[in-house]
Amino acid sequence: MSSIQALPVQALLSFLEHEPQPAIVLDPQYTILAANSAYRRQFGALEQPFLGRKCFQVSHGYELPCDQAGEHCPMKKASEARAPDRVLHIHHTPRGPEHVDVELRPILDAGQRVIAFVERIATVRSASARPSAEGLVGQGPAFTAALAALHRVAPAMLPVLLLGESGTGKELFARALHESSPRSAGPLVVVDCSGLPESLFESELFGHEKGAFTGALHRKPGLVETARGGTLFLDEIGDVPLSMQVKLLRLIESGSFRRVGGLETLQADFRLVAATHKPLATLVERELFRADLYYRINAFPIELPALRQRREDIPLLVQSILQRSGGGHRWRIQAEAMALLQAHAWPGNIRELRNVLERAKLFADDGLIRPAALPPALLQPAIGVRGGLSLEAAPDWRWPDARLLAWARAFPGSRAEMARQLRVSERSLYRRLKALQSLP
Ligand SMILES: Nc1ncnc2c1ncn2[C@@H]1O[C@H](COP(=O)(O)OP(=O)(O)OP(=O)(O)O)[C@@H](O)[C@H]1O
Repeated sequence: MSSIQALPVQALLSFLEHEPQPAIVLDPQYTILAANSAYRRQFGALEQPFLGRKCFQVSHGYELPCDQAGEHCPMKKASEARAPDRVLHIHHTPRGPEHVDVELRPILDAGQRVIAFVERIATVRSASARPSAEGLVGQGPAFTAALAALHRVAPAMLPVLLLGESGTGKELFARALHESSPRSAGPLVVVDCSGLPESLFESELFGHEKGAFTGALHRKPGLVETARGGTLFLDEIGDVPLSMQVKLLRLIESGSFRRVGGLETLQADFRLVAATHKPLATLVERELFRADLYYRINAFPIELPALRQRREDIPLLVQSILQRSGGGHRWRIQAEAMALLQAHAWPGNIRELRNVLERAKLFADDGLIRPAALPPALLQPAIGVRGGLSLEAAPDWRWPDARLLAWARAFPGSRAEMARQLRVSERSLYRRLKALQSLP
């Protein structure tokens, strides 16, 4: 019989008890059978006992297993493959939501049937799922997918390419990647490639010897040398001139370089992280970016979502940004103003959001940010194409309430026209809007 009775749960627990990492034992029906003390310390709450409850209820507050609630469930994969599986999840803890790395190992009986699972949970410290005064914040699916990729690649030496529009947090991601890597005790050296003129590129990157050129009064180490033992972050790598790309390629391929005016070959020791908002593959096709360099740096690309692709994170980002620049104040924001922020298309992404909030604070004398404190562009309907940028997709009945309400308020036409655009009856639209208007 393939049953948990066959497994000495107590023996397993005593094995897990001394592990520093939180761990639980689950049966194949998702029931939590045991938890070690690290788990009880980190995730336990007196008023919410978890033994005998389902893991998806305790960790996520779901009534269904994660894969039926639109998330990846490691149990299904681990039992099919009879091998461990790992996922990044948001865990509900007594402190609030937290990003955790969950590893599930199946336990097999003599007949190779899965009779239980051991789940180990590691808190992911590189991002916060709650408002935070520093670092990366986010908890929507698009953000979590990028974070999961970061978490996978951080322990390796593989070069990482961060792709995303301006202001999506590429530099913050590079920092988080460095800090979660084994090189975190070393330096993170940021090179803004777009700000480096061609004439300076080589000497800034590789350094120079005394007398290498007019004005080179001393030997100067370059950024590659400064990054020894750490991470070299080449921001806007798509802006590196073709003549310099070949030098970068040589550095990456050989792992060595020479200072300008020097004869000695020096060994480099850095992990490469590059970023760009440009479509590198297109630049390669147009022969503006070397294909060989592209393949070198593109070993592990991570797409950072634009803010309009992660609107569900806007309230969390807003609260975090207000905390960051609080200056001792506790800023609050009216629900209607928040709805307008969620409806905007944010071509400048999080940087633009930060600037809008900085401006809004100047108009919020009593500490409460109201719609009137937002720039006029946010108060207008964000429909159609403005300045060549597609600012807003077609309205969608499945939008969250706040977004739909903001859209409806800004809609210039009649209610019948609004219903037509949403492809619902006027009656349904009226009912939903009526319910929403009475919201606080
Ligand atoms: N997930 C995030 N959580 C909190 N703050 C963020 C997040 N992503 C970005 N920011 C903030 O948004 C601003 C822009 O981020 P950053 O400079 O990293 O973007 P970028 O993509 O490197 O921009 P650019 O391409 O223009 O250099 C910064 O103030 C940063 O702190």
